[in-house]
Amino acid sequence: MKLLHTPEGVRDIYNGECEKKNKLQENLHNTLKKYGYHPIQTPTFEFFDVFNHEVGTIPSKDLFKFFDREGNTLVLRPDITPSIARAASKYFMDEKIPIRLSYMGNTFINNSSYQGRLKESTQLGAELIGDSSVDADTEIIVLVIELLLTAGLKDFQVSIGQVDFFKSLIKEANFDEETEENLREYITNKNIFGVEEILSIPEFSSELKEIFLKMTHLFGSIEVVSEAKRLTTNEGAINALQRLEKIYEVLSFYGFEQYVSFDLSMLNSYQYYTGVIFRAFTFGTGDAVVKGGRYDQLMARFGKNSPSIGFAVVIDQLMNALARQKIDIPIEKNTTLIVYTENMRQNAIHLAMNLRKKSCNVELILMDYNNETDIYEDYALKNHIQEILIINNNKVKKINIEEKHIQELTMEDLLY
Ligand SMILES: N[C@@H](Cc1c[nH]c[nH+]1)C(=O)O
Repeated sequence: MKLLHTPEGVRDIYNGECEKKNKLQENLHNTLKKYGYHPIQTPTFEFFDVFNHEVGTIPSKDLFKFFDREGNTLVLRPDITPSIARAASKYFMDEKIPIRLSYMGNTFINNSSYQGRLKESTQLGAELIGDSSVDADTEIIVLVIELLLTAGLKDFQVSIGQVDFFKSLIKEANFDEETEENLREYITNKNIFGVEEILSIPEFSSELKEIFLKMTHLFGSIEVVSEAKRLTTNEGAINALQRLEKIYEVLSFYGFEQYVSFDLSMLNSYQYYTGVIFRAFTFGTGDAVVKGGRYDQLMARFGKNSPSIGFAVVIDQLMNALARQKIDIPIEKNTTLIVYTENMRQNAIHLAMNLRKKSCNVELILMDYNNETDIYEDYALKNHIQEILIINNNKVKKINIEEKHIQELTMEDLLY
């Protein structure tokens, strides 16, 4: 019995769901192509160092680790961005023009099973490497919106935060690492009492106190960015906020500003982020369907000093959301199922090859006399097959599945 089961956190995807997933990925990939992103594939596993603590992706205990024959520690990638950073540093070291890369692949995180989370998930993403401009930030956010629209979503929000805003304030406050971590956690959980407790030191400036306390409320329209600007004189924080205003302005040139909101309390993400970060949310799934941000120092770890930004669409979350919102992923139904008797083999093969040449998909099955026609019809319905041709002694029965229409033909009608 165990033979049929998969381990906790991984699953089989088959039939219509698999066809839809493939189709969705193809559609999204085509949208990335429209923006000039070039595909890249990196290996599913890498040396441990690509994902070590300094890189700032997930903690080491959540990695799937194993050894090669030489005793090196290898890791199933939990995140594709560090792999792209490694590959881009290796292959595009002297490139002067920004590099646009797109990818699709599975990531593996050994999270605790009780959360019911998947340990293997599919991501489709893009990285814009070697461009520190507002234009790059905006293009990446625009791409996220384009992809969600391509998927068929109508109700979604891209929530934008700014790592530099919090970091600049923390620097001014001069907290030790532990206090910073606690404050980060309290703000993320909107635990105002925790924040108050940390700020209860008398020598703390009232301006800093006020902004940290208000941070849990600083999310919503572009107004929250102006509000935050009024609350601080910290130069780094103001620069970070001005960057968000600029992005908002450029977004309006695309006509996409209605899809975004701002969240200055968005703090719990990968450590490699340095500037704007974002997540996209929609109904039907609690987790983000897209995550991403700017990482200006990550590439330097691999030897290429290139400010960069990117995102990943979590395909499985997006599929969940689409299913819950009853948004279909249309798949082409141009497959014909040919069921033939043994004495009609040559004709059936001939017909199948002719149809395939004309770009039809043909599934060829030798008839089993134990099966009634409706067994083939049920199978066709389940597998998005458009029509069945039952070839029996020169007589052909053509069944259109959707219209439930039956036509009697001869072999000559079909072959010539
Ligand atoms: N790799 C990040 C998303 C991302 C891509 N580029 C930048 N960030 C993640 O898995 O969350």
